[in-house]
Amino acid sequence: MIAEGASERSWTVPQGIPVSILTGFLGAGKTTLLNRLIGDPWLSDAALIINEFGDVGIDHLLVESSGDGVIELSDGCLCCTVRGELVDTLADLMDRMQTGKIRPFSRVVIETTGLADPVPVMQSVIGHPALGQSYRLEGLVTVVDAVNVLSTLDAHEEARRQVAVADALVISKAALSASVEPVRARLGALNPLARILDAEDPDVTARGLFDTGAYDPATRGLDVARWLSAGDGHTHHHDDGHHHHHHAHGPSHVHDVNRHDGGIRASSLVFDKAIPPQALMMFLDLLRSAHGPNLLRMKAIVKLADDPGRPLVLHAVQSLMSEPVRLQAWPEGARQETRLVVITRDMPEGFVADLFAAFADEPGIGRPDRAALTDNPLAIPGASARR
Ligand SMILES: Nc1nc2c(ncn2[C@@H]2O[C@H](COP(=O)(O)OP(=O)(O)OP(=O)(O)O)[C@@H](O)[C@H]2O)c(=O)[nH]1
Repeated sequence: MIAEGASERSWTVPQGIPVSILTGFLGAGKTTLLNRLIGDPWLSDAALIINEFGDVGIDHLLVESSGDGVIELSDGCLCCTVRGELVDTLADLMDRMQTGKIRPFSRVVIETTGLADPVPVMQSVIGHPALGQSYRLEGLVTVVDAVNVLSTLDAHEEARRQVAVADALVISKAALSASVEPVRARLGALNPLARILDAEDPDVTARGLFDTGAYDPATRGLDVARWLSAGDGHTHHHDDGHHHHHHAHGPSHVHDVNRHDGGIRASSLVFDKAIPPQALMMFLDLLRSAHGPNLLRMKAIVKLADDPGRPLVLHAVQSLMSEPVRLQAWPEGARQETRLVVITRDMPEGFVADLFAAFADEPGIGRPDRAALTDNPLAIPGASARR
């Protein structure tokens, strides 16, 4: 027997404003792709929601938005506390549009953090009783980095889920990889339904990626349907605690989030004083040479002492360090201070902040000084006998 109303409910055409999700592991190239797409008139009235791991936002400074439509969610990862924040943000956006406080938007694009399990993000849209009326999920795009994706998929469940749920898989950095064929084969095995595209292909457009029609979990294979129907999409469990560390010396604010399996930790810091270029280079060399494989991601905007008005943007993704870019000026609305986010695996808490403070010439109490670090680059701060 069919319960009254059940058939009507499941067969209504989804209404509401489309919400697209752009995901992909740490450093895969999400922001780069978004920057390319954002100039497309088709996205001119889209609202962007950007989530970052760690509470020092950088991405919103680096997305070349045309208007006022970028909202940043930070302080955590989307799979955990920010899920509530995302629901609130979507509800608030709708409310502000309906009351005429913001110009109407025709679509929402959410860029997730690289560590996000996409399932709870999707559930925020399609599983939510009220939001499900206002929004619909449409266009789930996952960026995969041709250089690192195979090892990333081996190591991280979140990355496998990002691939499995996608409508489209966009391969970045193909030119840096010897062959993309093994990558395509692996992606095809994990998600036979998704289109596989090249990030540099000029035919890859915003409309082509996001205008896919409503997402239908029923056509996505058993795993995806099961994940989405589960109340809690988490693959991992951890406490919800935030660990704030305020240091009297050195970085003015430090925040560690350590809520993922495998000892993954985000350290972020904001530092007001301009840094001598030489000190920055030494810091980077040491961070990379001593801890390369455990350095999953670093991004920074740095105030350099030689010309504090022209910040330097740094990116590293695992062993791949991009050519630093010197901006002509600080991004509009940005405070003129160094912001650094580093995501590491199996590194002691406070390590990056201590190292940075040592090189930025702000040795704190009980911190190793610069000489101690350069004398023995492998010494772990705090573990050395030197005081
Ligand atoms: N050569 C090349 N570099 C790329 C490509 N896509 C991204 N990059 C570089 O890879 C680094 C990371 O790119 P982002 O776009 O910031 O990556 P993301 O996925 O937004 O990073 P998170 O938000 O930290 O997870 C940057 O240095 C980019 O310039 C590409 O297709 N080719």
